[in-house]
Amino acid sequence: MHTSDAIIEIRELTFGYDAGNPVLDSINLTVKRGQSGCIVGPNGGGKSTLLRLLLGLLTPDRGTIRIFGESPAAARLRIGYMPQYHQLDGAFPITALEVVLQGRIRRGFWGWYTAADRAAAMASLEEMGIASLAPRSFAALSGGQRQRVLIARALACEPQLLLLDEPTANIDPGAEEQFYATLNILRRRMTVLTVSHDLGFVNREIDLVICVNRQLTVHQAGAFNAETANAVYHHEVNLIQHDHSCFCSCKHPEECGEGRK
Ligand SMILES: Nc1ncnc2c1ncn2[C@@H]1O[C@H](COP(=O)(O)OP(=O)(O)OP(=O)(O)O)[C@@H](O)[C@H]1O
Repeated sequence: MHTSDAIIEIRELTFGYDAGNPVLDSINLTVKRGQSGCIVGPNGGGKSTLLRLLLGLLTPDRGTIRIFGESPAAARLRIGYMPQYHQLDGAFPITALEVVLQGRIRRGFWGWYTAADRAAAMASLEEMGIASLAPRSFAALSGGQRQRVLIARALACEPQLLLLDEPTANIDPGAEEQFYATLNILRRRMTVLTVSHDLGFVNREIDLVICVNRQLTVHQAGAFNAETANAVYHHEVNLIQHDHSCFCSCKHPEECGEGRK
């Protein structure tokens, strides 16, 4: 049964691209209103597959997904999505505004964008602090600027759930800092799930750490430590946080063996 404060409810979900070879195996996940999460795990662990299932682009072999109490397909217009950077053709001849307008394409869309579509797209660009880039060619923008345009596109549908796949890949440290600040603002008004290889991300005012490696385990961010990470990745990983404190909380990663694992 749908509980009113659950944004995402996954029950006993199994999915594989090939029969008998599950990428995700009997996973369960509940994300409640007001929570945001970081999805971590090794390459090929199933993180992007989980996002595609949430978007309704893939169908579970077994089990159920409910988003806002509905099927992913029914909830699709309430979900903003930013795909991985390498899935995009950066050279495509299109302006930043036109990229953002793609976020307004609705099911059954046919025809021209309305004035409301253009206003919403400009509002998203403004929110990302890049309204002045609207007429510029997307191909001519820097990695950090493109990333902000793509987040603006995900925001243009005025989502209640935002899914970001590797948003900090391919951007410089300055743009990354800006991104974290933006994320903190967004998560006050919507649920944000972010796939990241960057375990430093975990410390960024995230509520849940969702570890995906065929199985799925959920940890409160404060309880996520080197031991938990090693169990998910099946090897020892480096857990230096972005604020240069250490997961053993000694605050001296340069000297501490714990943080350098
Ligand atoms: N379209 C597809 N057809 C067949 N197999 C696929 C397809 N997409 C992904 N896979 C396989 O499913 C598994 C999970 O892939 P997925 O991309 O979900 O992992 P990931 O955790 O997002 O990895 P990464 O961190 O490298 O992006 C991998 O073994 C991958 O090769």
